[in-house]
Amino acid sequence: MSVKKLLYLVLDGMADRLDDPATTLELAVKPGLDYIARNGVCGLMYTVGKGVAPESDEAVISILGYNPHEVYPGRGVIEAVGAGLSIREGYEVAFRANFATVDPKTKKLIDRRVGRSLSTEEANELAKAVDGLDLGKYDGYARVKATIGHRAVVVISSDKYRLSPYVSNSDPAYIRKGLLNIAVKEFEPYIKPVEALENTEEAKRTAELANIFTEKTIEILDKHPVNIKRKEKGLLPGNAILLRDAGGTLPKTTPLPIKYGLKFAVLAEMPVEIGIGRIFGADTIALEPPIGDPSEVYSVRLEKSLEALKKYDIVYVHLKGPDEPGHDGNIELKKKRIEDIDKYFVQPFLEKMSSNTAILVTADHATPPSIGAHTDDPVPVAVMAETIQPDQTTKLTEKECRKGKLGIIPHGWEMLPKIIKLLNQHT
Ligand SMILES: O=C(O)[C@@H](CO)OP(=O)(O)O
Repeated sequence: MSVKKLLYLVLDGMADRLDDPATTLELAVKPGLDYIARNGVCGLMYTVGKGVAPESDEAVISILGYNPHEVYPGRGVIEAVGAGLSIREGYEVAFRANFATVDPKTKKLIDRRVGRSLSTEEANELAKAVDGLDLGKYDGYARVKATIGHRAVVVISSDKYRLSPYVSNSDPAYIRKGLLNIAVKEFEPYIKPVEALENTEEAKRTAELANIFTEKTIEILDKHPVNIKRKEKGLLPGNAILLRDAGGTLPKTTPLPIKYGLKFAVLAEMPVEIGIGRIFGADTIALEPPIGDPSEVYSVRLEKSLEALKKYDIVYVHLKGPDEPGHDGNIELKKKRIEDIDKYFVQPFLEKMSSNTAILVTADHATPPSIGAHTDDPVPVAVMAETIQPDQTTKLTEKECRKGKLGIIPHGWEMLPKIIKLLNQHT
């Protein structure tokens, strides 16, 4: 039987450090994922490259087969597209944003995510208060759209003056390295001034407008009724907006269906992966945020994936689950998120998958609870199909997959073409 379909499953932040004494994957009870590793071929993959602790967006672009150093448009643009916003190239710069908690006087960062306690409704209220904000210079103004939880998109705009995305982040947890943004483990807990990264009027203007935005929004949000109520209830106020990963233009790339000559669907929960699916030309199905009973959350994802496999050749499914507890240093919750995905998505998928279907499972990056941020550790990769002879790997863990037949894949963008070739070889 030849392989006609591929389910490409990515668990966000699933991996830990290769040298962690006991990784979450080793502790998790995951018979489904281990079955794939045992009956498939495995390896380890640096999703962008050795030494790069990638953000999800550049990592996902890479494991879809594109070199992010060449096509990366900046997470701001990606999240804007994911949130349904259009960007006027040259006159607008989009940032990924976080509602955060600061000391309004010292700008000291108390919590980069308002303690993950902001409801989407509250975030929408706060966004509305600063959407359309007049920045008082260069005919500048801001567009603000809340997305999920603490996340938002901010677009700095001008109707008369040209702007540039070559500016730094005010969010100290990520720094720009060339086109990419790198997660940092330790940082000074203060909002950073946005600076021009090129010596042009456009970049300097954009940096100045971003800093005006930061100042004005702290003033407005700190006294917003939503935050007054939150403070009365002893909750952290979402009284600041952190900016990162500026972008201004959409990349010109070969769309996924053309690149692989296959019908390609992306199923994703977060604006960033939804944006990537749209920008890179896949049919994109936005999933509701993974909130509620895991058995319901993942059975919906399973049904939609099986439905999509009837129509598309490759169905890429991105599940956020393990990443957040990784950021929060909560290994127990990260283990449970992996076990829930295994129990309510992977195992039933394995029971239902038809014999002409392969399954590829990996992660976009490591988010080890021992570090609480993305790291540059390689992530496990496993692919199983009726036509592939298993290697000696016995389970899906970092150390086990290191011994697998796929070896160490140095850059994520090499992986998918390699897997498709492997599947075609055996058809
Ligand atoms: O959006 C998120 O889930 C994370 C990582 O992508 O970002 P942050 O660390 O700002 O929460």
